[in-house]
Amino acid sequence: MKQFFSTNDIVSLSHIIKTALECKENPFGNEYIGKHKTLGLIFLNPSLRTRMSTQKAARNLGMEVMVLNMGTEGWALETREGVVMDGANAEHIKEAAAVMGSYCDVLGVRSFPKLDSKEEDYSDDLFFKFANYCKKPILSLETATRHPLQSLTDLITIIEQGEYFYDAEKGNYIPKVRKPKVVLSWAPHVKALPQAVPNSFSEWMCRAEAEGLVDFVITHPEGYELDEEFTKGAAITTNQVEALKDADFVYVKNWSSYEDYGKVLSMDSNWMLTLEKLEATNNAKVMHCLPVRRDLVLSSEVLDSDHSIVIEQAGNRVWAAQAVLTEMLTHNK
Ligand SMILES: NCCC[C@H](NC(=O)CCC(=O)O)C(=O)O
Ligand SMILES: NC(=O)OP(=O)(O)O
Repeated sequence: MKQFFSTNDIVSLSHIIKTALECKENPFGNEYIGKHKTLGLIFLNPSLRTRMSTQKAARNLGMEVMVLNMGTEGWALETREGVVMDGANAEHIKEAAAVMGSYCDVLGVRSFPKLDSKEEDYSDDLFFKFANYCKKPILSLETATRHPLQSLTDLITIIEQGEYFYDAEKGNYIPKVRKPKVVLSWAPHVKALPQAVPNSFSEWMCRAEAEGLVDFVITHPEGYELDEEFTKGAAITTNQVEALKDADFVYVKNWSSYEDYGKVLSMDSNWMLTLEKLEATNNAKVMHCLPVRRDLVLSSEVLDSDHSIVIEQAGNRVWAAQAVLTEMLTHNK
């Protein structure tokens, strides 16, 4: 694997999930495959989980890790071609990425959208320029449009906590009784947040649904429709009560409008998930990528209840990263 950016970079969902769950069983089973290899993690924006879990995963494989908080400690980057650099930006991505590529065997990059221009954000220009100029395998640590390490983690968590068996002959996970119902439920927030997490979650769940692993429903207020590219095959409704009925997993997330790009159209607190709303579900497990604002995005009573699996979910970030790094170190053609 030379790039991990979207579900398209994965040949088999079941195969990568199996690799991740094997890493969880036996974290040091491949502790030498990364020996004398260096992972560079470049952050243009804040991070707790991605930063720590990816470092831990790399170290479990014997890799060295270097972290650069480019957004606060690096030179300000110019990404445009052919401009006279007489403004605030001191270094061009051409040199910066090429130099980091010469120090590292694998690179990871995090950059959030600016939420000003849909066209600019959705081109994921920084990630692809970085990939082009560093000339090394590259993984997304979350870009403007997607957060694949998070979504892979989310799918691993659903497979782990749902009831599946692994058919070794076919190389597939199969639901034991029935496919769990997974609901992505929009939640209120005071700030305009990216669509990367819900886009990516939806993209991975739509593929999981196509492969017979889950039934997937998205619910959000009017005006919060995601880019259709990510929601092909999903059932979409503005009726949260209807969506939550018999749900097995509820994935809570705020995002800003895609249509009215980057705008907060609603702060309706009725969309916040409560214990009362969960009564209509099949004793659903509640997920969130974190960080989460208590009693704004998700009620404390839910976060502190047995419904919440957010800590287990965040713990699985290590195994998702370790599975992806294992693929990059072993099949890097
Ligand atoms: N990496 C995980 C999520 C990152 C981001 N959350 C945030 O920016 C939260 C900011 C705040 O609550 O102030 C998002 O939703 O896309
Ligand atoms: N969920 C997630 O990506 O968290 P961080 O932003 O803290 O890395």
